Amino acid sequence: MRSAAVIGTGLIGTSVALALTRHGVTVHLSDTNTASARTAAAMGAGSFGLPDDPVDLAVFAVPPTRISAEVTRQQQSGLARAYTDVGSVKGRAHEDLCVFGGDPASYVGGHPLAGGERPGPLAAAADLFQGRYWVLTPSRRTEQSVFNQALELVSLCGAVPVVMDAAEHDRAVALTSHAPHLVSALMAARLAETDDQSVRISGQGLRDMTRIAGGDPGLWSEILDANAPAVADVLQAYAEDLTLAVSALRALTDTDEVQRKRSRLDLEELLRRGNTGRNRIPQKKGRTHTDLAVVQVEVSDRPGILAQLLADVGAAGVNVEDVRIEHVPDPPRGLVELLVAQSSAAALSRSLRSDGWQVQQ
Ligand SMILES: NC(=O)c1ccc[n+]([C@@H]2O[C@H](COP(=O)([O-])OP(=O)(O)OC[C@H]3O[C@@H](n4cnc5c(N)ncnc54)[C@H](O)[C@@H]3O)[C@@H](O)[C@H]2O)c1
Ligand SMILES: O=C(O)C(=O)C[C@]1(C(=O)O)C=C[C@@H](O)C=C1
Repeated sequence: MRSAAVIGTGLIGTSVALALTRHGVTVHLSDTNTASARTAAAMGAGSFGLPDDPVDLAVFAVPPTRISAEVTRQQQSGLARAYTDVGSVKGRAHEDLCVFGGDPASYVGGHPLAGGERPGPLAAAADLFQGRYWVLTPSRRTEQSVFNQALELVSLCGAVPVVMDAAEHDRAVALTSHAPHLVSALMAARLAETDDQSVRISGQGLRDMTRIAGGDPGLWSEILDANAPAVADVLQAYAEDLTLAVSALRALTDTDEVQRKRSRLDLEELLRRGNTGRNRIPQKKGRTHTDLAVVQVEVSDRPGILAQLLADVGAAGVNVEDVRIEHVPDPPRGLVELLVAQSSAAALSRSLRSDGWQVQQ
């Protein structure tokens, strides 16, 4: 791929553009909000404005309900030889393209499974998609050369391509992304009117559960709108489990010992199913939790301490899959959780201890 156009230079569009320019692709940037496209250009993501001659690939990173109309409009003006998008819902984009009179042969749907809760170009990063899955949803009418361009885009962004049917994709993300987002928002919404004292003592668990609730309500209401039936099905299933949990909790105060025991077992069973589901979530490139172990290190609250710790981990020859940091206020210190392969956890603990680190069991 030599040239590309990115339409919509927010978080995702600018991240795509940055990744492409790093690989020497000439990128042209466009956004209805010209300040956004100019910011992306200033960040080194490409040049401001659309080109006169057709580019190899046009990538649409606009809100889901605008994708088909924009693709159709640019297909009609001959912007590119191939067209793709990054929208979070795929069925609607395919259907609407036909309704708007677009060309399905030069279009293939796409969805990178990476992002963040902060919108706009300033939150973008060239490595946002590194090692992440990127779903492509070619239709029967998508031309092979168009599909190949999209595959090259995924590869230049360092992502891992997964080919899926659009409807199958939408059902999957309803379960793994859209319904969880809504539930995270519901949980956070409970805090809106709670007294300050209660909210102040929130722990890391609540922060983990509600990070995505910070997402843009405008974008997320569009995503939910575009995938409403599939998301409603998942919420219905949650509702059944919630009903069970509520009645089990109420019955725990029952005077009947047998009833109380049964409720405890019901709750335990729900929590166990949670463990099982959680263990199925791949951590990185298909790895599951059970392949990884956590090495917990207590660090003091002083500048440069993390860099020092990671340098010692590197010197021990261990690859860190993920890092989580929990701040403990009194006395101020941090608990750093290093996620590493099961097979290297014991050796890493030994090595860090001998370097003088406080490694917890
Ligand atoms: N945020 C995420 O985590 C995430 C992850 C994967 C995919 N996506 C998808 O990526 C797309 C973009 O999301 P984002 O997070 O980058 O949002 P964003 O708000 O950061 O950026 C969207 C940009 O599109 C521009 N825009 C809106 N309508 C336009 C139009 N008609 N023509 C040109 N530009 C237009 C806006 O001005 C904005 O700059 C969405 O379809 C979203 O579903 C988002
Ligand atoms: O990490 C986040 O903040 C995200 O919400 C990213 C996330 C997701 O649910 O995984 C959100 C929506 C996108 O369509 C793809 C990725």
